[in-house]
Amino acid sequence: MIKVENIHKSFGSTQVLNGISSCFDKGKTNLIIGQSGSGKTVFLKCLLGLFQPDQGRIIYNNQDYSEMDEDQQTQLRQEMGMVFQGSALFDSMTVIENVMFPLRMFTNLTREEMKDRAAMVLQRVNLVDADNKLPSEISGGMQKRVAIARAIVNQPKYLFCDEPNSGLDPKTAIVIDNLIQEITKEYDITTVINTHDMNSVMEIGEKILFLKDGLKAWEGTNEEIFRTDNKTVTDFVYSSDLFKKVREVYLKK
Ligand SMILES: Nc1ncnc2c1ncn2[C@@H]1O[C@H](COP(=O)(O)OP(=O)(O)OP(=O)(O)O)[C@@H](O)[C@H]1O
Repeated sequence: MIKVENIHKSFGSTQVLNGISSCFDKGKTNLIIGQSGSGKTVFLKCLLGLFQPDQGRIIYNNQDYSEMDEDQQTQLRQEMGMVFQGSALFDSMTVIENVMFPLRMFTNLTREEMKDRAAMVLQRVNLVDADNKLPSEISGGMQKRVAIARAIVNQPKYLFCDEPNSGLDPKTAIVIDNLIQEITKEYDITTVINTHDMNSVMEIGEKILFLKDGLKAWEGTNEEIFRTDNKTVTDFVYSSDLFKKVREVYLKK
């Protein structure tokens, strides 16, 4: 579980996060949505410990980050997996070497043990016969699977995904969303996903935090987002005619 209490973050005179509080449960896919520039990436970087909030607290399974010593912070970082926008694989490494990378960085496993673990997670993300290929030799959807395998290979307690669907066709995007949700439940991970994708919101939004101008404008589940009358949310989520129609159909049920 990650609990965020009243976090603020500014860059110079620009206030980006303006007092956000929320809670992300483990075993759930928690989504952060909001317009471009609303502070989603800065928020995710605060959760990752890459930015230090100016004010407020972030608590990971009852441990306040600001009260951890350096060793505890290092330990916490090793408990985090990250799926970057665009996958961010190492171009010159094969698929299996990419997945082994966090194990080489953070564990004392032998090469054979690392290979076995990497092969196991590649199987879990349903990527077969690609171990020795380079990222350039596989599709975007397959690259995402490699990125997910790399993020979970060290058995993280927390998984952060920045726009995991960017660049994917809608069908592959849903497959990737479902894979992230299945893994979240299977390994009981606290997963936080930044997304622009309304399909993801509908499909896997067990908890949705909607940011606007650095503030929490709304939070709830994908069921609740259909029913909310909060105009800020409906203007954003139902800005497309397609989603307006989906909502109408849902509300008539
Ligand atoms: N390192 C930084 N230094 C200064 N300003 C920054 C920095 N990082 C982000 N910002 C500013 O913070 C604001 C929020 O940016 P952020 O990247 O969090 O938005 P976002 O909601 O993720 O947008 P998008 O959906 O387009 O990725 C922007 O005005 C941005 O210019």
